[in-house]
Amino acid sequence: MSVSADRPMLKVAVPNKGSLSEASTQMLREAGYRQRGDGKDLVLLDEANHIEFYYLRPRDIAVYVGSGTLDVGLTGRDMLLDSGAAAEEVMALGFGATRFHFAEPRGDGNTVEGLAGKRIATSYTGLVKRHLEARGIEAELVHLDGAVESSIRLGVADVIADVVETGRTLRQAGLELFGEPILRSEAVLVQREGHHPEGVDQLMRRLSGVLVARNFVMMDYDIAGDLVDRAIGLTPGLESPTVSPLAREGWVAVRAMVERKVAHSVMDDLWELGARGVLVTDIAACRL
Ligand SMILES: Nc1ncnc2c1ncn2[C@@H]1O[C@H](COP(=O)(O)OP(=O)(O)OP(=O)(O)O)[C@@H](O)[C@H]1O
Ligand SMILES: O=P(O)(O)OC[C@H]1O[C@H](OP(=O)(O)OP(=O)(O)O)[C@H](O)[C@@H]1O
Ligand SMILES: [Mg+2]
Repeated sequence: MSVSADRPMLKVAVPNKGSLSEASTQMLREAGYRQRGDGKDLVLLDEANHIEFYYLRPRDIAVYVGSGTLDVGLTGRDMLLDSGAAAEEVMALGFGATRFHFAEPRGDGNTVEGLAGKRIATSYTGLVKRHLEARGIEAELVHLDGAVESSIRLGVADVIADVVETGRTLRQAGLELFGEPILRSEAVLVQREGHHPEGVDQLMRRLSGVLVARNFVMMDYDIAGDLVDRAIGLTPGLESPTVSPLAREGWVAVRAMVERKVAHSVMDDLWELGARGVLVTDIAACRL
């Protein structure tokens, strides 16, 4: 029996719809957990891993976790901060990246200071309110559920504050950003403030393993012994590369983890240096 069976079942909130939903279940699957097969299921028990998944609206997840009903949850950093719930971010999950921005009709030339007295439409009233308060700006907030980009044309607001990913929706609505981003968001794991329930560390290790497997590759190559120090300079690995002797006199084999996005340029540099048999393989899973 698994050692985890000694602790209470971990209760985890997962987005049931929207932009973060599919990527969240995908990441949990890659971390070795069971996930619902039917998009209508509300709860899924993964008995083997001693964990229970609750599929909830992403906006509500920080509220459940903050109240202590559920142990941890996956949600957006912007939603966590907007909720004002007593929950805190414990880990960034590397997907669902967006910026949260003010926007206005193209050419209006607003500044954040110039927002005083303006009507600002948003679905993230808590976030915007705190941002304005911190700058001593008094404006009127108009809370809308979605499709905020239409609110200016329809006459209920002068400015909007909304999530921007590609910027396509803004452009289509004839709007442009102004000021610095209010927030840079991505999917995060949240826990109740100051409460780190048993079992969360294991979940975090598994999720970190997925991030590493996604962002790194394993690189193997052979190189003459007198060049190995320079080669290792190109592939320092996460801790230290493995260097093993080869049957070929004076040569060694090196194995190191390399960031996926630079793998090809590192292979070019290794080749130039004299390395041969340079191989790259995916990492399926890991614990570091
Ligand atoms: N292209 C995107 N559009 C909107 N939100 C995105 C996008 N990519 C990532 N996100 C993130 O997803 C979360 C918003 O999720 P979702 O779209 O489900 O919320 P919502 O718009 O309030 O819900 P719904 O549209 O279902 O009413 C935020 O954390 C946001 O930063
Ligand atoms: O910068 P983009 O790539 O265009 O993405 C951002 C847009 O997507 C989201 O809307 P969503 O589809 O969730 O609709 P909603 O406004 O009704 O929530 C968000 O509210 C923006 O409108
Ligand atoms: Mg939406």
